[in-house]
Amino acid sequence: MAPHAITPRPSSPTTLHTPSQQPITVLASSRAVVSGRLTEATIVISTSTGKITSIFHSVLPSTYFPPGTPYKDYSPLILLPGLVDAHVHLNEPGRTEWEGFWTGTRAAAFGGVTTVVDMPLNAIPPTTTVQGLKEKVAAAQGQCWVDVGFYGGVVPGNSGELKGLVQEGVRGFKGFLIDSGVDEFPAVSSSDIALAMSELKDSSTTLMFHAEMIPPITASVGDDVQHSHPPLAPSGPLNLYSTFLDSRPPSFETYAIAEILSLAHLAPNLPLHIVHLSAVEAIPMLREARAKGVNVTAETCFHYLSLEAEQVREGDTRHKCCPPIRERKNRDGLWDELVQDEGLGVIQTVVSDHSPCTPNLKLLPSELVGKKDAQNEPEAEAEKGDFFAAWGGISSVGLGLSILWTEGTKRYPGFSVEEVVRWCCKNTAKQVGLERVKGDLGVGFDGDVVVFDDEGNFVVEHSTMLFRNKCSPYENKTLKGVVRETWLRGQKVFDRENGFAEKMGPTGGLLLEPRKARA
Ligand SMILES: NC(=O)NC(NC(N)=O)C(=O)[O-]
Ligand SMILES: [Zn+2]
Ligand SMILES: [Zn+2]
Repeated sequence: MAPHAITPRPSSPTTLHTPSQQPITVLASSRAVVSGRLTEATIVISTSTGKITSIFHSVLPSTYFPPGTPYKDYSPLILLPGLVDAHVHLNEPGRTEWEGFWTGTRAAAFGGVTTVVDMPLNAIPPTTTVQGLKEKVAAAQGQCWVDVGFYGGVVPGNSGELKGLVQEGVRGFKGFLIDSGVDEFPAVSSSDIALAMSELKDSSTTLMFHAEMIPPITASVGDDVQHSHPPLAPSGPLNLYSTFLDSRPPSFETYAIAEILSLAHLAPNLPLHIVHLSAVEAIPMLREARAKGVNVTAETCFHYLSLEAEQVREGDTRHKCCPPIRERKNRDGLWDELVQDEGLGVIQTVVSDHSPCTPNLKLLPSELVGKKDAQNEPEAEAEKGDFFAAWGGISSVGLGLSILWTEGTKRYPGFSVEEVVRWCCKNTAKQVGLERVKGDLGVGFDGDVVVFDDEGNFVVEHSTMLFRNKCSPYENKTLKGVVRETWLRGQKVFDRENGFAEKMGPTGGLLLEPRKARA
């Protein structure tokens, strides 16, 4: 059977023999996810441009290509597009001891993530001004093992910076409707949101929200409603996860989302996005809004799909994040929404929300601290295991592919890696305006390829957590699915056997080309 070439347009046939002056590298397998479908494939990447130049729907022999062409048939391992993790906190400059570009992007490459998009807070300065973005970019230069994009922040008083940030190439914006945890990134009010929407209404960008908000009924003082405790305050022992969970109920999320949706008419063409959706209670209102034509999507995170409140041990603050990990039933509901056909669901993307800190800020009790971390034990004995005092954020960049594969295959017989590609590659790329270059194996796309062993297993331990601080709720868990190799724009940057391409050094690019006009 003649090999069938996939070309961008049927009218432009792919030349089967790439001219020898164009250096190429060839990756083939009996299983590859191409244009969202599992198929046999031979992928040809130009090593000068880093782009995929042709794809054949069969495994061609090496003899098909000019002598000396680098070629490998990986069958039966699966070739996937590199993951695009659209929610990562790389806290450099300013809090590099929490996470930096070098360590964060190596952890990403280890797990098949070839693009990360950096959140606008936790570095100092935050990315709320063009100057702040410039400092981020300067700090990132020469340090990135995968490609890195940047979000801008929406905070009170910075509406005059937003268009400038769009021009400088931010992939989108995030604002908080509740305290962010860091002083330099205050929450916005409804009028700040309205201002941001009117500034950005015609820009090619995405406006995203940390959608938790204290409903006014519980915030008001002196009304008829009796409240046993003020919002966010603990109503029980501080080291019980249930106390923390009770302090951030689903109504915080539904209230915030209702507020955002009530303002959506101010920017009808601007894509809106809810980051790290946890509460299933918010799904119906988002569904209804979408049915009415509101351009809103949501993401959820690996942790909401794999961890559950009932299992969090006393004092195990590694599980603290905001919004919180909820009960098993909630987790099941998120999966139900996610697996809807053809991306019809409200939740279209899954991201890490990798938001680390130094282990001392997690206030982990000594019995939960690994021996190797003993030197990082917190000084404040009394605060150990306090879910309210501990930093909120979960470390998992680079573990997501294996987490979803482990969970998905446990839940659904016949669970396909195509689904993971939809949520973590194609749709995340679209969310940040990279759908023409990232998130798919196709002609003209960047040659970002993951060699995935879907049968392998590994234990999450110090040697497999490459982020800076080895403190994660996944520690000691066994995950199914191992990334054997990660390729970035036609070059192998990571290999599970031999490690990183240290001689070549970091080749990640900074994705600062402004987003193209919306279709
Ligand atoms: N300051 C933070 O990093 N916050 C993050 N923390 C979480 N998710 O617990 C977030 O994205 O909101
Ligand atoms: Zn957030
Ligand atoms: Zn975050």
